Amino acid sequence: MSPTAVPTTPRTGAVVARATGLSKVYGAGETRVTALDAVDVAFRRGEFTAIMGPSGSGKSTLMHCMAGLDTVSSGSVRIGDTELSALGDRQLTRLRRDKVGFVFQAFNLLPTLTALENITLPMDIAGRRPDPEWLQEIVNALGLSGRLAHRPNQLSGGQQQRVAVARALTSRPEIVFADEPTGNLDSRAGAELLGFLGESVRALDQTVVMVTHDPVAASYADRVLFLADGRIVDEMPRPTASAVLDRMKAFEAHGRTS
Ligand SMILES: Nc1ncnc2c1ncn2[C@@H]1O[C@H](COP(=O)(O)OP(=O)(O)OP(=O)(O)O)[C@@H](O)[C@H]1O
Repeated sequence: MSPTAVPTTPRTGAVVARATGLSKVYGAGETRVTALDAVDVAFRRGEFTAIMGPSGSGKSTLMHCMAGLDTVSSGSVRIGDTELSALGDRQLTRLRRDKVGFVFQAFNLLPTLTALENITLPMDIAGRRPDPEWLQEIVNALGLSGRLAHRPNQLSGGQQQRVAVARALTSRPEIVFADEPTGNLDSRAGAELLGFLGESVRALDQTVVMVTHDPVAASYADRVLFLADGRIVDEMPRPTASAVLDRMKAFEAHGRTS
């Protein structure tokens, strides 16, 4: 299916991040790889998007370019009104700190700090004070209120990952990028975490973009974008795990996997 023929979900929230004609090429000559090939995509406020696709299809590259962690070869990436390619290193660092939240597979919590200190650390570093009401809302939504004085090694894996989600949300970022956030969790803790991510989108009007290989994880999203060979080849609104699995099998049957 050509990208222009992709069906779109009716959406109403403002666009908070957009890529237009985004290409990313690594290397040159024989080692040249086109990781992203003229991708057009928009992410709206209050929307939870999962990105799926075979290994090497460009999922991480798309996320890194959208988040200002990697430069683009051509095309445009905007977060809010800001064109990322127009920014210098210091401005990019500030934009990532103020406008983008990250949740990685490894929780990246500091072991000597309490849960609360971990949650507020990025804002402390930035010299900003978290909005106490917002912080309380996040902590309640994530079921962490009884755990704030604990250090990471006193928390379960699921609780640690919830602290990582709270940390990503505390500065009220424009957009949260999550890279396989349930990869290190058992299925119950994973389901809980995905429920909280969904809750942050619906109850707190956040915007979440999640890379995953797991059809069950993808089914928590409002829509799934499928990448193959650096292009968005399909989009599924209101996904179910079995529909996502069927779509992945169909791609494999068409020889689209690497
Ligand atoms: N730093 C790099 N240098 C050279 N090639 C790279 C680099 N990063 C990624 N690539 C290549 O770009 C393509 C897309 O990689 P990317 O990591 O975005 O895929 P992915 O869909 O996230 O894969 P996976 O599911 O395995 O994590 C791959 O062919 C990869 O080998």
